[in-house]
Amino acid sequence: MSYLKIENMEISFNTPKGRFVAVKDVNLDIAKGEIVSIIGHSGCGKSTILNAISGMLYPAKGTVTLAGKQIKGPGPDRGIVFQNYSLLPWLTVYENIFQAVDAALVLTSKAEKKELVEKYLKMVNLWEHREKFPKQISGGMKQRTAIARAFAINPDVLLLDEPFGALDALTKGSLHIELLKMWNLTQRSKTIVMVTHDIEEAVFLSDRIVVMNNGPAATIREIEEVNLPRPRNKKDIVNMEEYKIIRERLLSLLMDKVEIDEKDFFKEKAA
Ligand SMILES: Nc1ncnc2c1ncn2[C@@H]1O[C@H](COP(=O)(O)OP(=O)(O)OP(=O)(O)O)[C@@H](O)[C@H]1O
Repeated sequence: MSYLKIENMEISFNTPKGRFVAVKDVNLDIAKGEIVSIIGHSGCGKSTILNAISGMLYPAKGTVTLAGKQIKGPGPDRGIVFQNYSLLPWLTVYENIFQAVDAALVLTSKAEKKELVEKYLKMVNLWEHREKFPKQISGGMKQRTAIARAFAINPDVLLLDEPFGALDALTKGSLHIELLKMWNLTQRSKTIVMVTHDIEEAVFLSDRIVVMNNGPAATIREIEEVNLPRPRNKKDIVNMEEYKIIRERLLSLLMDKVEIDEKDFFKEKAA
């Protein structure tokens, strides 16, 4: 354990109404090579935690350390993939990946960089589409490009902020498989932290799932271990008892809020 460690972290923002504490008392210990999802209601601070790991946000209290070193800003040891693809529109699919590899891997030769780009483009089935610009490809293909780019620069930690959120279920399913394939090819050495709203996605991909409670001053409510065997096959795992138990548990943790809203609704109606 203790590869990526968040200790007593608090993050707050200055707002016109004063200081707003988004997350508080966050403690999380992630092992190297682990896949951890963060799940919770909208606005509970999932992206805030991810941004603190990426180094784009700095905690007001507490620390985030990676391999024993405190994170003080962004670095090439951490790659991030957002929901909105973040591809450069004036570059082709190939160039989007090459440019990132070129900037990140300064000591690698040009021929090796080209090899890397080719390898990852083929892995996500985009080699045939390498000359296209982002506006000429589908959402799923854009996200494939973004994920291939993140892996190609070979970061130790991959941060995924709702990477599949905008995709249809079938495209999402194939991207899950591609993500796990790339993770397997690195001998499962890459640590992946993913923010998602999708319970099934979290269970299928993760070793552990961090459930947040609601903000302000949100914190970790519970951490679920996912003891499903790998490699995972969606068709098989949905029938496993362990899968059903975790899914039910997550549903009940996340649906509390809806039940309270319902009670309020009936109370208001009766009054
Ligand atoms: N720069 C900022 N200034 C002020 N408040 C912020 C800022 N960034 C985030 N917040 C607030 O912090 C809280 C947590 O935001 P965050 O984006 O981390 O939530 P989230 O769980 O990722 O939400 P979602 O699931 O909707 O993407 C929210 O109440 C949000 O409004």
